[in-house]
Amino acid sequence: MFSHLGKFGVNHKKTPILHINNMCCSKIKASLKRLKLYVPLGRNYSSLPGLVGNDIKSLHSIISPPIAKIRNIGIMAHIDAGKTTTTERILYYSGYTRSLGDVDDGDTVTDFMAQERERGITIQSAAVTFDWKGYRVNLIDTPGHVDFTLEVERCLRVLDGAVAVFDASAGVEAQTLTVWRQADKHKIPRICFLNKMDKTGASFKYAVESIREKLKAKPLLLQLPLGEGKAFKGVVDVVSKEKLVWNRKSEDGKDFERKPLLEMSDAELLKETTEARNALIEQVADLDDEFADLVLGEFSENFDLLPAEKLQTAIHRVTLAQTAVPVLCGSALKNKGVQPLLDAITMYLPSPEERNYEFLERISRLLLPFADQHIEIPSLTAGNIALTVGLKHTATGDTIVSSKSSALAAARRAEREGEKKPRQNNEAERLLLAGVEIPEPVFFCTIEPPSVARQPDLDYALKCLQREDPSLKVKLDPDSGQTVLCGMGELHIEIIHDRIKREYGLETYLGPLQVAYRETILNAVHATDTLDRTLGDKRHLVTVELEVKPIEASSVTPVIKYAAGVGEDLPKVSQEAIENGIHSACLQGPLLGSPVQDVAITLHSLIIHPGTSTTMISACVSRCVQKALKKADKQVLEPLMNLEVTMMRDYLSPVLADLAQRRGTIQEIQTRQENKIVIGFVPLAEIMGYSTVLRTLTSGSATFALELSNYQAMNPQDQTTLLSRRSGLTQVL
Ligand SMILES: Nc1nc2c(ncn2[C@@H]2O[C@H](COP(=O)(O)OP(=O)(O)OP(=O)(O)O)[C@@H](O)[C@H]2O)c(=O)[nH]1
Repeated sequence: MFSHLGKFGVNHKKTPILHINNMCCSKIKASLKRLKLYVPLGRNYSSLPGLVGNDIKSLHSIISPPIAKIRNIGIMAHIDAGKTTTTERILYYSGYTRSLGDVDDGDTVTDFMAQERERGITIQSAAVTFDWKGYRVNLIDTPGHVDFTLEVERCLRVLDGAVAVFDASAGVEAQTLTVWRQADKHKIPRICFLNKMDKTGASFKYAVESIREKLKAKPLLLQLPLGEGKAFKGVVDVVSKEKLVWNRKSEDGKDFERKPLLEMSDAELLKETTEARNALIEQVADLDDEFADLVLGEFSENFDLLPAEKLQTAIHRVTLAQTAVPVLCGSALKNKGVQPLLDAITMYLPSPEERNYEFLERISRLLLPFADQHIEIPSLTAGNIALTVGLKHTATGDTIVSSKSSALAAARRAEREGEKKPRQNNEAERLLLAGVEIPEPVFFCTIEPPSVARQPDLDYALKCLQREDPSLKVKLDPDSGQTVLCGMGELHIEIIHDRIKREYGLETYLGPLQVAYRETILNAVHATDTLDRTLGDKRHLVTVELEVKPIEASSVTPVIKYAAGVGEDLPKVSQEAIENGIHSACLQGPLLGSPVQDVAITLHSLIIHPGTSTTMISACVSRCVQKALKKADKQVLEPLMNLEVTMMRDYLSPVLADLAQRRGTIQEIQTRQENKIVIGFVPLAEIMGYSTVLRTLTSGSATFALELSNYQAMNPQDQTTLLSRRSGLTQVL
């Protein structure tokens, strides 16, 4: 369908590094579906805004603003903290939309996939562009559910700043920690928005403390709430000493008053705000030398005389340096506090030129994203975010560059900066820049098409979905020939299943969901093997002797060593063949056919007859490693999950009793107002279908978050039970 659209040349000199966001077919299809009403096929996309009615502002005015006025930001948080609601309000106040969307009604702009609207959660990141007070903001709303962590990671790479949204009644929650760590890894400056201040149990103080304690971040309190819970009516701007009160009668929150705090009418509040402002000034001065000089010089006698702009500039520098995080509060649902958040985004988060992106790239077609609608643009200046389509061989996490030489230069630079893992020898791999980290899938299940004839359609659908979402893995079971899906969680696999049906029109059947175990060995073993085969008139002869032993350090791939004298004169191709053989043997352990980890393999001797092919070398080494693994004492490792369950205190006992039956270990039980929070570990195998059980146990009042902690050894009794249960299935993966 896109071939009908007009093509534009791209001035690649103006185009900065552009990370591919493979636009999913669903989004393109969804756009086209909505466009069909207005656009005859073949019409140019750049005429889109005029055609989609009054809901979307004219786009052309915002295509090329000065770079200092651009903000590329993401919104991140724990599931249900209110990212999508906050985004909706942002879009409304900026004039991007003319009505308020509601996640609970399923009509938000950014959650546009059918599955998102039905479930009220964000699965895929959506990008939108809007103006705020002369700034152009490119905003990405990212998912909060742990199953879609990769989606968050791939967005963070292209962002210059982020807003972390918190539920003010819960403070820092499990997934907040994960996304915060990811943002630390990508060095993203952040501001915090304590949302849901209107909710019963909301506590500004508690939420700020949890940022300090759990995230180990230094909160800069730029606002104080005016009331909490039902009494929440606005915020105090600590920097300018003004109060912002929303008009109760205003249905959409557009109408609010900003008034200076006065001694006469707000004595107590003014005192509290002055103290907070002085503390803020001292805090910023501690972190920023330039500001410290200013404060200690001109304003040491009276901080009240320090102009708000000077403090704001210093807060901007501190935010950019990531030595502290500005904190704001509000209630997106009740339409309070979102406009000041927008001001803070433009004021404190950096423009692209304040961040160091130096790479150049070239592509042939660019689209500006507006959630599920796109406008084709001829060029793009540095620092913008756009989409590109029609790239057949790229996948999420790739980087597009303008030429091989610039890729090599970039790779060298990345290497110097230590951002790249040890580089491989092959040229293609040398061209890669630091990619996104793809988490290992913990669940798998078989998937079957409705008939054998539809298998190619299923393969095609899975190939497309995988390019978009590399955390989805697809394998072929060597024994049954069935296709196996490996994903991050039950929900992840369920959504993939659903998307195959809706977007590719294929009704597929999933086998039972199974846990992705790993295996290791408990003692060192020796093995030798010889492969002697004549193919045509060529003799292939290899003899190998090696030792496999367990290692303490956790290592997913086997550590390969050569005994003295072995491997010294080995040609590179033979060495690669040996290592390939070892790796392939370790993919299928002897107990369950699961990957083998935490092992070291030492090659003691190797005799290769001249003319032996590398395939035969690999085959012999692989067989010898498998022989050794079979001889060793073996151990199953199972995925252990971090679990956090939040419930009303009355339900604590049944939840604990249930967790005990699931081999759970409780680390801590916290009290938060009327709620109890149970923190602990539980094996993944025991937690399947937990949401349904928890709902029944707590009358639907509890929530929980799960995250992979590590792989741990199963105790002998559980291991025996598992092996006997799976005895018919030991060769599945
Ligand atoms: N009381 C209250 N509820 C809110 C507020 N903001 C959002 N909610 C509600 O919280 C729930 C989750 O809101 P979302 O905006 O979907 O949260 P999210 O963080 O985007 O969730 P995911 O996309 O699933 O990660 C919805 O029921 C909202 O109506 C708020 O300020 N106050």
